[in-house]
Amino acid sequence: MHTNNVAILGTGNLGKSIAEGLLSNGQYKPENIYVTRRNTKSIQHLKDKGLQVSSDNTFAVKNCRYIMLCVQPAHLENVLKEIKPYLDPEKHVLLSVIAGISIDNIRDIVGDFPIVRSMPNTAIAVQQSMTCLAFNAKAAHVEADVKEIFNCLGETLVIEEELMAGATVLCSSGIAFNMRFIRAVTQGGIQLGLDADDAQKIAVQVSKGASTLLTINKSHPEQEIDKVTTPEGCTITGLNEMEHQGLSSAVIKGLVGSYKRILDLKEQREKESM
Ligand SMILES: NC(=O)C1=CN([C@@H]2O[C@H](COP(=O)(O)OP(=O)(O)OC[C@H]3O[C@@H](n4cnc5c(N)ncnc54)[C@H](OP(=O)(O)O)[C@@H]3O)[C@@H](O)[C@H]2O)C=CC1
Ligand SMILES: O=C(O)[C@@H]1CCC=N1
Repeated sequence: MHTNNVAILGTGNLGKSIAEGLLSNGQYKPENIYVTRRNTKSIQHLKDKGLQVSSDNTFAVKNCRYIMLCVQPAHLENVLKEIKPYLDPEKHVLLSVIAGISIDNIRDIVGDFPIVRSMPNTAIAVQQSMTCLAFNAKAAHVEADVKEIFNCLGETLVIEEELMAGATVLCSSGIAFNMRFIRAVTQGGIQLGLDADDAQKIAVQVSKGASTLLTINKSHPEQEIDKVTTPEGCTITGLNEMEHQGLSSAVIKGLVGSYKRILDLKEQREKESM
């Protein structure tokens, strides 16, 4: 076995994004990435690129060190039970991206094992993920190696596991929230007379510019806003109107709603398994 081979068990939306990210940044050769799902037809393009494509999770586990669990929560138990006989805590590291499933939930099925919870987003496909990571004690020795994998795919932040639900909302759902803001700006731009492609091009580049200003200047958003808002000008007029309509409040309420949904789903799953 290549010491660092990666298995992606459940190559759907996120799993595919991770595979594409690992492949295109060159840190992995295609043959060192094992991807699985039951119906492999829709990941045929990954086979064409040289990845090891299979519907056999145990084959992937036998050949890899890092086992990424990328299935929906409802499928996790079956997958873990299937691969358990082939798992060796001296050889393997389990990395779960599954929202609302704790390290303890996984340990309850596989026993004491190096387990990492990782919360990336679909921008991992283009090496621009924000990935939050939490390690159990058994995985402490792989922290540097795991961070290195994800650092090549964007930014990483190690957090306490109890913050993972909040991090899921900000990191992972956050891509969708940002997309909707960009879409809304595009729609507004069309109403102001720009054609759809031009409006989207402007909206995307402005978002990138705003993020880059905060990253490079290490500034607070309000400092950057003050540089744009000419007294009595159009920016403050638009900004205040957005706030009168509840922009910040809507975003915060959306984040809290999303967070509560993670906790509700977790509670529901726990009740069902009792
Ligand atoms: N999408 C996102 O942006 C993010 C998702 N997550 C988490 O990632 C996980 C996956 O999400 P997402 O990619 O959106 O979901 P998808 O449904 O797109 O992907 C899950 C995949 O798992 C496969 N699968 C199901 N059962 C098995 C099995 N027994 N063996 C192997 N593969 C199996 C399914 O394919 P098939 O039916 O062919 O087997 C499916 O393609 C979820 O737990 C979610 O919480 C976390 C952060 C972000
Ligand atoms: O919406 C969801 O439940 C999953 C987890 C985070 C992103 N997608």
